[in-house]
Amino acid sequence: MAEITLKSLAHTYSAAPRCDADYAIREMDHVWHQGGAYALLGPSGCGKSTLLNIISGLLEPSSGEVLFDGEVVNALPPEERNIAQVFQFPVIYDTMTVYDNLAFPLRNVKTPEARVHERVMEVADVLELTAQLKRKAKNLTADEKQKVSMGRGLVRDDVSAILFDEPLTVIDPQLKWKLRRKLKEIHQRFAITMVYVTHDQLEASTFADKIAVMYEGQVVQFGTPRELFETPNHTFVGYFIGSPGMNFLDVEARDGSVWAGDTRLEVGRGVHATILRADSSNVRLGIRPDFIEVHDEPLEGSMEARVEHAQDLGTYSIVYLSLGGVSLKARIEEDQKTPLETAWLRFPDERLGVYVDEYRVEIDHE
Ligand SMILES: Nc1ncnc2c1ncn2[C@@H]1O[C@H](COP(=O)(O)OP(=O)(O)OP(=O)(O)O)[C@@H](O)[C@H]1O
Repeated sequence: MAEITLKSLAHTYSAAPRCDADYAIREMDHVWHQGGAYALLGPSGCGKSTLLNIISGLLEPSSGEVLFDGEVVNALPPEERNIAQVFQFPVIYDTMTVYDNLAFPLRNVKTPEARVHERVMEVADVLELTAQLKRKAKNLTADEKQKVSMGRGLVRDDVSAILFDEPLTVIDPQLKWKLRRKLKEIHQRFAITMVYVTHDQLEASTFADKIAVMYEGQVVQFGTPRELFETPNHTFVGYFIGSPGMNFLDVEARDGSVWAGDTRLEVGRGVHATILRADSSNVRLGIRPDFIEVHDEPLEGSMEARVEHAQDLGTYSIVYLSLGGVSLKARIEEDQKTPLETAWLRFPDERLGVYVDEYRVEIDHE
């Protein structure tokens, strides 16, 4: 078991890096605490696999340190790090039985056979592989093979951490959900640090207590699924989490008001003051579609918008709006009336975020 600390870590695949964009991992610090269930979430190419491979020792970082329980492990090869890694595609021995595949990591470290049996049976039970134990791995379905691969990661109880690199990619969608629940159950039962890489927000939030969102080689936010949803620290987190993502409006403060282009916005004094003091031309106002108030009549502090169209998604609708030419999306629950042509919008102050150079800033509450 271990706490994994990444200190001033950076990695580039380029022999002569010239700028930030040449780094797969831009300099970062991060701590994965012992026993946590974490997800590493981000789009393709943001550096997730690179980071996992650095932790497991498959890749040596260009600079910085990896520490397990405070000890620098940069020089330790993967086999001495006690890390189990489960990859996107199953890594199993086709000619061996399922039992021998699961037993392999234990026999490799000379575990007594009675203990091997105990652990194999326990892991097979959790993964519902007991009926397949005597079968040769090559005769299994893709799903079953990946379950064996996961079982090989879980079977040792002395590992510092288990790293999952998009382990459910090859799994049938119906089974995916079930396996994610299983992993969660396993995490609770064995209390091992788990880092689960995915580009799917649903997968991340059903598995993890805390999610690290990666973007362009950096962890831009590390928080609970709720924190990422309610207070995204970075515009990318706003876009990436939630469906649809957060609305962002380019804004400026002039003539005593806040404007998005030529549209005057109704916002509170704190938001206005925050935008006024922002020392940048890149200032955005963020609000989730879920938090925009949509009314079918004018109310105090509301802004008139045109309804472009609405998408009925069963229990709710997404309404596409134009607020003086600025496009917005709002979510309307099924028990609420969807305005047909004109809507009056309100942005509740406590739901607004001000983003300067893509990062959220504190709102001045005078
Ligand atoms: N062996 C390599 N040599 C050169 N560049 C690489 C290598 N592996 C990854 N990269 C580059 O490093 C960046 C990060 O890649 P990485 O595979 O870590 O991202 P990822 O988030 O895991 O993506 P995916 O979800 O597609 O696996 C990308 O720009 C990728 O092209």
